[in-house]
Amino acid sequence: MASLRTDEAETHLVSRSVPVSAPSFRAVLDAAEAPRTVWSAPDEATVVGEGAAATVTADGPNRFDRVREAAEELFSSGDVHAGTEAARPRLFGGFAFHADSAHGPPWEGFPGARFVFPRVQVTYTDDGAWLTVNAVGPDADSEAVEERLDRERERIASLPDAGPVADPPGVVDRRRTTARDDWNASVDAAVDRIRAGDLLKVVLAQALEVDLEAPLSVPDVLERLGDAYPECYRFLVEPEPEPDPESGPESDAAADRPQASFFGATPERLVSLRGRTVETDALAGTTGRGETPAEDEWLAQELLNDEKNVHEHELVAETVREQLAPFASSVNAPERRVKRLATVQHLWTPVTATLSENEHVLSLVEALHPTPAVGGLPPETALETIRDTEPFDRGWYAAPVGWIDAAGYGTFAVALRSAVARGDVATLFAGVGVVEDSDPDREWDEVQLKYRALLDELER
Ligand SMILES: C=C(O[C@@H]1C=C(C(=O)O)C=C[C@H]1O)C(=O)O
Repeated sequence: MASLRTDEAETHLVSRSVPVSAPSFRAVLDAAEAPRTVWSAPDEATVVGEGAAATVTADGPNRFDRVREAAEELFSSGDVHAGTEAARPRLFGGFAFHADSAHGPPWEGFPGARFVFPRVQVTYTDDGAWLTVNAVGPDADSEAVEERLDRERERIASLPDAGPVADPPGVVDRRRTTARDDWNASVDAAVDRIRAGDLLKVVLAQALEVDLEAPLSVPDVLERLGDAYPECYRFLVEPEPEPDPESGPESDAAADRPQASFFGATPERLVSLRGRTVETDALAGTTGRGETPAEDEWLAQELLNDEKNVHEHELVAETVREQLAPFASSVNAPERRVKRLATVQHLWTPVTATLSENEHVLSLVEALHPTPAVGGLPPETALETIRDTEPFDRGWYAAPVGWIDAAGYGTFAVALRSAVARGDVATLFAGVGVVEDSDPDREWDEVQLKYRALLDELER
C-alpha cells in the first residue's frame, strides 16, 4: 500500500522560492520544525527542509513502484516558480533495508519507504542561498504561499545566532547487540557456507546503543561531520513526531517523546541519474588511516594489493556493472582506486553508464539495492543469512537515502556511517563483507573502525 498524505485530498502543488542571504545551516536546522530533512552531497546543493507539505509512504516489496507512482501524482500538477534549478520541487527520503522491515525499536516511524516534500526549504548553492515555501492541496493557492514566503523570509533573516558548535555530548554507557563469541561464531558459520559453495559473500553488521550524557544536538553533529567528511553524503531523515506508546493516545506526554533522527555521513553513492547519465560507486574493501602520509600511502598500497580485499571489492564492482547492463548502452569503470576518509580507506571503483532509454531513478535504485557492498552474493541467500544471523533490525541502515524530482532524476546514497538518535540515546550501525578468507577478529576490528565516524562525534 502506498499513501500520499497531504493537507487535503487533491494534490495541486504550489512552490515559490526567493534568493536570501545565506542563513547559518545550524541556525536554520536548530529552529526547524519536525520532520527535518538534510541532504548534502559532493557537487550538489545542500538542502535543509522543515516540516512536510506532503509525505509519501510505502511498505512491502512493491515500495519502489509505489513511491514512484505517488511522486508522479504529486508532481503532476505544479505551479512552480523556483528561480534556480536546485530549488525545484524534490522529494527527500529513503527506504528500509529489508522489504519486510519490522519497524521495531529504534525504528518506530520508519516505514518501508518514506519521502517528504518539505513545507519550507533552504537550499545552499555555489551562487547563494534560496528560500522555498511549498504547499499541496486544493487550498494551495499562490497568493497564500507568497505571503508565507514573505513571513518565512523575515523569520529566517532574524534567526538567533547558533553560537559555537558544541562539543560531543559524551557517552556514559554502551550496549552491543552482538557479543564477541556470537560474532566469531557468525563469521565462522558464514565462512563455512562460503567454502561449501552456498554463498560468495555476505555483509554482517552490528549495532551499538549508546547512552549520551546530554541530548544530542543533530545540527552540531551534522556540521562537524561536514567538516570531517567533505567528500561524503550527509543526510538527516526524521519521522513525524509520534505519540508515546506508553501513554494514552490523548496524553500530553505524547508531545514529550524525543524526536527520532536518522543521520550520517556516508562515502557510498548508490546511484545518481541525470538525463541518461548514471553514476554509481563500487565501494568495498577497508583499511585504516596511518599516522603519517607515508604510512597512509603504505596502507593504501597494501589494500590495493590485498587478495582478500580485492576479491571482496571485485564481487561488488562486477555485480554493479552487471545490474546496470540491461539498462545501459554503455557502462564504464576505470581501474579500482582508494577513497581516503578521515577514519578509513576503501577500495573504490566509480562506475558510469549511459542509459539506452529514459528511466526513473527508482528503477535503478530497485535494481541495485542492496549491492554486495551491504548485502552479498547470491543476493537472496545473502539476505536470508543476514536475517537469520543479525539479532537486530537494520531498519534504514545500509539502505537507499536521497531525493527524486519531477523528471525522475535523483541521487541516492547508501545509508552507512549512520545512527538513529532519540534524545540522549543513539544506536550506531556498522558492517563488514565476509568472504572465504575472513577472520572473525579482523572483521570485528573493522566494525569498530567504522563506528569511529559517528562515535568521534558522540564521545568526549
Ligand atoms: C557495511 C559498511 O560498509 C561497507 C562495507 C565495506 C567493507 O566491507 O569493506 C566498505 C564500505 C561499505 O561498502 C558499513 O560502513 O557499515
